[in-house]
Amino acid sequence: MTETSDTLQVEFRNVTKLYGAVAAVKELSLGVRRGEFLTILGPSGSGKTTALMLLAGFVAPSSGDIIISGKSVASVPSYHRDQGIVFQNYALFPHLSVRRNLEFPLEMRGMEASERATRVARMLERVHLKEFGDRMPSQLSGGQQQRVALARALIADSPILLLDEPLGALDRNLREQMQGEIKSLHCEFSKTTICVTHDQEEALTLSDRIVVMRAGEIEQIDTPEALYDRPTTRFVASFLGEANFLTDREFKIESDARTSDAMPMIRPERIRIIPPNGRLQADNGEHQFASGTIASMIYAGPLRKYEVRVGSTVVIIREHVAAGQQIFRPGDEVQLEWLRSDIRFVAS
Ligand SMILES: Nc1ncnc2c1ncn2[C@@H]1O[C@H](COP(=O)(O)OP(=O)(O)OP(=O)(O)O)[C@@H](O)[C@H]1O
Repeated sequence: MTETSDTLQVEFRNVTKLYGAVAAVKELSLGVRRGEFLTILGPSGSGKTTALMLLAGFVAPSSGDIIISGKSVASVPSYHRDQGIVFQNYALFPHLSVRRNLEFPLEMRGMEASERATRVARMLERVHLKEFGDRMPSQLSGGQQQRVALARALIADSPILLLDEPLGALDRNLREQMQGEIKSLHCEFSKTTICVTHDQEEALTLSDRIVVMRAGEIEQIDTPEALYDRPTTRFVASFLGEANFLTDREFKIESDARTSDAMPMIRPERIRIIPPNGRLQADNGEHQFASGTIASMIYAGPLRKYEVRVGSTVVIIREHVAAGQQIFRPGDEVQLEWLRSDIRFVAS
């Protein structure tokens, strides 16, 4: 699809935000498609929050422009940008009941009481909080508060939803459950959603596309599958999932696809461990091999993680636990085998 102002709901055009000498965001150019779920992912200090705050209108760009629905919003204050916002710490009004929290944005728009009541009742039902309308936020669990925050952002029916670490305050199980909930709300309401997180699993699960940021700039932007399978830089390969970099000292990986500064990389689940007397695939050029010694084995429910020493390199391997599978112990001599086509070359 070609990107035009018709298909793009949000555009950053060469946006820079300086704090003194620090460029929190540098020459950022990015288009977000209508209805898309786009996640900005990156380590602490990479400029994710600044990008979202620029979009929300809470901070102003030092240079460049931000276009929403085809119009520059440079001079539009945050309260006039038609966006629903959900923060990590929920930001519910503590002195208002759940029902009043949801009514608030509708009241601001001048909607009359009976229509407000109908919409709030419908939304409470949708987020499974029908019985909680009269409770105060402090009487709800973290997950319930976050559902109210999502409901409040959705009820105003703004075309754009901004999520700032929306699940950061929740424990692991609840986070997974809420990821499902956000996904289904996104399918149902089709809001253009821009989400900031440093949680790679959340980004992979929720997003149509992910922007990986590094030091205020975009390192790579792509679908979750493409980013994981074809990272273009060492930074992206190690930030999103685990990566083995195969140094020339221990591994001779040649390929036509290799440029001078490229580093061969393989994901841990693409390597197979074979006992010394086990059968390797015939060497028809499709497979590559290395000999090593098991350094450690960690059992983690459905997966087993091995560290295998090959010369001075430690190779990480993840195997799905299966019935009848051979288990290797530290000190075991093993062979490693992988498909040549599973090697990726990334810029170092
Ligand atoms: N108000 C501010 N004043 C000065 N420097 C700031 C301000 N806000 C952000 N910065 C700096 O800008 C850079 C980017 O910060 P930002 O908060 O956008 O990063 P982030 O990727 O969201 O990090 P985190 O995951 O820790 O929230 C950092 O170096 C930060 O110290």
